[in-house]
Amino acid sequence: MTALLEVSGLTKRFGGLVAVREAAFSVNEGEVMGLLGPNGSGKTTTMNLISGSLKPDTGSVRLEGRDIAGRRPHAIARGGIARTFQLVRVIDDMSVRENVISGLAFRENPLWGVSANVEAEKLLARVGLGGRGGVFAAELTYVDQKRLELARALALSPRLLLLDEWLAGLNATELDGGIDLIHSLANEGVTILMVEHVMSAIRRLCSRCVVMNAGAVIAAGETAAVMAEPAVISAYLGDEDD
Ligand SMILES: Nc1ncnc2c1ncn2[C@@H]1O[C@H](COP(=O)(O)OP(=O)(O)OP(=O)(O)O)[C@@H](O)[C@H]1O
Repeated sequence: MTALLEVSGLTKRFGGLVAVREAAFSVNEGEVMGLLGPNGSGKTTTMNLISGSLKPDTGSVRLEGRDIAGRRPHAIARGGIARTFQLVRVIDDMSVRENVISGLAFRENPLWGVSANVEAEKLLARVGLGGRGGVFAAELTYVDQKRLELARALALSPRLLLLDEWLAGLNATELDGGIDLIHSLANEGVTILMVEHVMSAIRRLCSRCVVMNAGAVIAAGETAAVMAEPAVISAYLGDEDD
C-alpha cells in the first residue's frame, strides 16, 4: 500500500503546553484509520494541523509526497483534504442544498448552476438526505446536520476525509446508520482518518489505529493489536465511553 498522508515530527505548542509532540504516522490509500486517545491528548490539534486550521511549529504533513504543512485551510481543502468538525458547522440559514453547493464551489474543479444542483442532490442521497435539499439546515435534526456536514465535505471530492468525532452524540440506531454510512464511503474508495471515542465503531470501521497520549503517539498498527497494548490500556483506563 502507498501512504496517502504522511505526518512526521509534527509539533504544536500553545505557550508552555506541547499539545502535539513529534507526532509521526501515515494513512494508506483506501484505508479507514482511527486517531484515538484520552481527552486532551492532542487528536483535534493534530487534525487542525493536517487541515491547515493551525500551523505546526515543526514537522511535515505530506499528501501524496507533497508537504502541505502550514498551508492555508482552503488551499489544503482544494488540494484534497476535507473535514468535519467536532461541533457541527452547517450554515443554518441556508438550505441543505445550498450548504452542499457552497462546498462544490470550493473544490479544485468548481461546479456551478445546474451541474452543481445535480451533484448536490447526488451527494445528499449518498449521505441519506435525498429529497431534503429544500429545507433550511437549521431545521434538520442533529444527526441529519452531521450528514449534511459530511455531504459538504464530500463535495470537495476529497482524497482524504478527516472525521472529528462524527459519531459522537448519536443514539444507538443513529450510530448504526452512521457506521454503515462511513463503511459505504470506505467501500467507494474514500480514505478516512477519524478521531473517535466510540470504541465499538472503531473496532468495526478501522483496520489500523494511531493512539495519542499527552501529545505523543504511543501506539500505531492493526486495531486489535493496538488496543491490547499495555500503554494504550493504561492511557485509557476509566476513559472508555462504551
Ligand atoms: N487553541 C488552544 N490554545 C491553548 N491550548 C489548546 C488549544 N487547543 C488545544 N489546546 C490544549 O491542547 C491539548 C490538546 O487538545 P486537543 O483538543 O487536541 O485534545 P483532544 O485529544 O482532541 O481532546 P478531546 O478528546 O477532549 O477532544 C489540551 O491540553 C488542550 O487544552
